[in-house]
Amino acid sequence: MNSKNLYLVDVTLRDGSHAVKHAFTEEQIRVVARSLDQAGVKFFEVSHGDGLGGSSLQYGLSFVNEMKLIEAAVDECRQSEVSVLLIPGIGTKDHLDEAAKLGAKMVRVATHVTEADVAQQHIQLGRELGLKTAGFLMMAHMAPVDKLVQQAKLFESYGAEIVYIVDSAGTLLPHQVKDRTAALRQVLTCDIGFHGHNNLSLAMANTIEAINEGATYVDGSLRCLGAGSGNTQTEVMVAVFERLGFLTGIDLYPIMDAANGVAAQIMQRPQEVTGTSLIMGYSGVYSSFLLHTQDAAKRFGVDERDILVELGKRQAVGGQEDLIFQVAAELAN
Ligand SMILES: CC[C@H](O)CC(=O)C(=O)O
Ligand SMILES: [Mn+2]
Repeated sequence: MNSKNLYLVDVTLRDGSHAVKHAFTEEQIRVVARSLDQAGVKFFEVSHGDGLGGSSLQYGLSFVNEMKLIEAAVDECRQSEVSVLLIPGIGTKDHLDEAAKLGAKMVRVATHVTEADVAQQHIQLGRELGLKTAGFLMMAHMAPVDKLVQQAKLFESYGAEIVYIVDSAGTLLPHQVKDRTAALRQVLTCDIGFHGHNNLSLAMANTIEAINEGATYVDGSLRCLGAGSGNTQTEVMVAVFERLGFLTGIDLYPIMDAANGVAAQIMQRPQEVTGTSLIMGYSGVYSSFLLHTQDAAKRFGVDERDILVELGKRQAVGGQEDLIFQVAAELAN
């Protein structure tokens, strides 16, 4: 068996923010952070679900200011390092500066898959601040492989040390992840990452495809606490990776305890493939639209699935949360 060193970045305290409508408390952040640190997770992410500066009427107001949450998470770390997500236009360079001052050590600068060029100054700032700096290509299914490659090269040219393929809609099939990762591996010298969502129950299979084609950074969340059906399940990844001979430095029983004893307590509902999240994967809709869609369906008395199918047809992208309500209103009429 070939052993391979992998970095598992846990996103429970950032992607999971979508699943709890951005209502994390400081105490919740502290207990989860402590348990991730004790289990040996090298990096975990903390910020509003939509990244730094995401707290707004459009995306959902945070219950507690994310800078306070980042500070609390850093305070709990003995061996782990805190990452933050930054979507240019939602978050600013000032937000990143502040997060770095509070002790964040990694930034993932996220753009729509065709828009890496808006991130140059943010990637450069990440490097200047001495942060581990990554480019995060969201909604990766919406670009053909050659376009994805071109955008990944842009990120690398700006100084990104990792480029992520992000399956925001949980819609990519294993052969598509394989082709995309292999294409990036051929042209990039930096590391490659994969971030999956489980809307079609494929997050684990897709993650393994990505690793087999050369990805070394993979994302997960405890008990799948993330947008839509959630992410690849962190504690399950640790178990599967051990059996595959991939090394993460994370201990199995402590990470299982973090999931079942700690994260499970802060979940508002089970993370499953429901009718709604399945349609997100099927239609290629942003996982973070889940709760907004449920609210819109209730308000306008229409089927959540119809809204999602229509959003998929219109190729809605992150930042277009208002379109969810517009579509629901049109369907109601
Ligand atoms: C809205 C930002 C988004 O949650 C980032 C991410 O994790 C993804 O695109 O999957
Ligand atoms: Mn995500």
